[in-house]
Amino acid sequence: MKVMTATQTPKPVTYATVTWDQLHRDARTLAATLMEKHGPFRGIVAITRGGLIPAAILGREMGCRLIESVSVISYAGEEGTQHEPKVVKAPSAAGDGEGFLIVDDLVDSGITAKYVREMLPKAVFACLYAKPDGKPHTDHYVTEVAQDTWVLFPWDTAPLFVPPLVRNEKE
Ligand SMILES: O=P(O)(O)OC[C@H]1O[C@H](OP(=O)(O)OP(=O)(O)O)[C@H](O)[C@@H]1O
Ligand SMILES: Nc1nc2[nH]cnc2c(=O)[nH]1
Ligand SMILES: [Mg+2]
Repeated sequence: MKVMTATQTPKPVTYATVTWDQLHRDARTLAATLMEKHGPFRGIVAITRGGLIPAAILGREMGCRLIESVSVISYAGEEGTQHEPKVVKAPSAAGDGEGFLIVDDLVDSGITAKYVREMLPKAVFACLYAKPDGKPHTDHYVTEVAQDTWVLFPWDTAPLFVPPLVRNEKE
């Protein structure tokens, strides 16, 4: 018999599309807040893969060139199907997190953030978007998103041809 180990979380009912421009603006806003509140960081730990591009933008804005990564797999297959997190690459260069900033694109349930924070207890955690369940697990975020909304990042989408309204009316 096949055993289901995944936790079925309720499927999001709406989508929020984030463009490259918006993501870049939000990352710069986050960088300004982090510079004001924390001063320089020794390094950044990007949670792959979603945290990689935000980490690159933050590193550029904050003049930080030491970028470490941690790879945690907690979602698989369909949207909303979550498994026990599995570390496939540890953030060895970051020690206990002292002087480091952990960066992700978003916190949803907060499971990934909680897991990584336990690995790097002295680090500051920041992300661009936060859903209510994930908010307690991040020190900083830019925009709150409803729990039932699925965020579509620029790397999740592509521009498509949309037929003009008049063509639909004729049919
Ligand atoms: O708060 P949580 O419920 O744990 O969800 C948030 C995590 O989920 C997404 O990553 P995902 O595991 O889909 O992998 P990816 O970054 O490689 O796309 C996102 O980039 C966060 O890392
Ligand atoms: N792209 C994307 N990945 C996620 N992982 C957990 N929540 C989300 C979300 O809203 N959007
Ligand atoms: Mg991720």
